[in-house]
Amino acid sequence: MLEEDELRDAALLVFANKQDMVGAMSSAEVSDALGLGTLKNRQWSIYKTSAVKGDGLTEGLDWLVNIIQGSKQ
Ligand SMILES: Nc1nc2c(ncn2[C@@H]2O[C@H](COP(=O)(O)OP(=O)(O)OP(=O)(O)O)[C@@H](O)[C@H]2O)c(=O)[nH]1
Repeated sequence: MLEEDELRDAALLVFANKQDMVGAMSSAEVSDALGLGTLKNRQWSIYKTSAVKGDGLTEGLDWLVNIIQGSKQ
């Protein structure tokens, strides 16, 4: 999907969700599973989140807002 022309310059924010659950994957495990280390010319980041507790969501969205604002300058 990231190969689509319209997404060529898109930043990628990954929420590694359900971190409140035992056995949740680490950021490194998620990155490996998605092959993020192989991405070239793309800004990406992983945030560990718990949607039910609200943890990490704001931080991740703040990262994305900063990226978008930076790309408009
Ligand atoms: N413990 C926990 N449960 C969550 C979290 N986020 C979502 N869930 C629960 O996971 C279930 C599936 O949520 P959906 O929003 O339907 O997500 P989905 O992508 O369709 O399904 P999943 O792949 O299971 O996440 C629901 O019961 C949610 O309440 C979380 O951060 N922690």
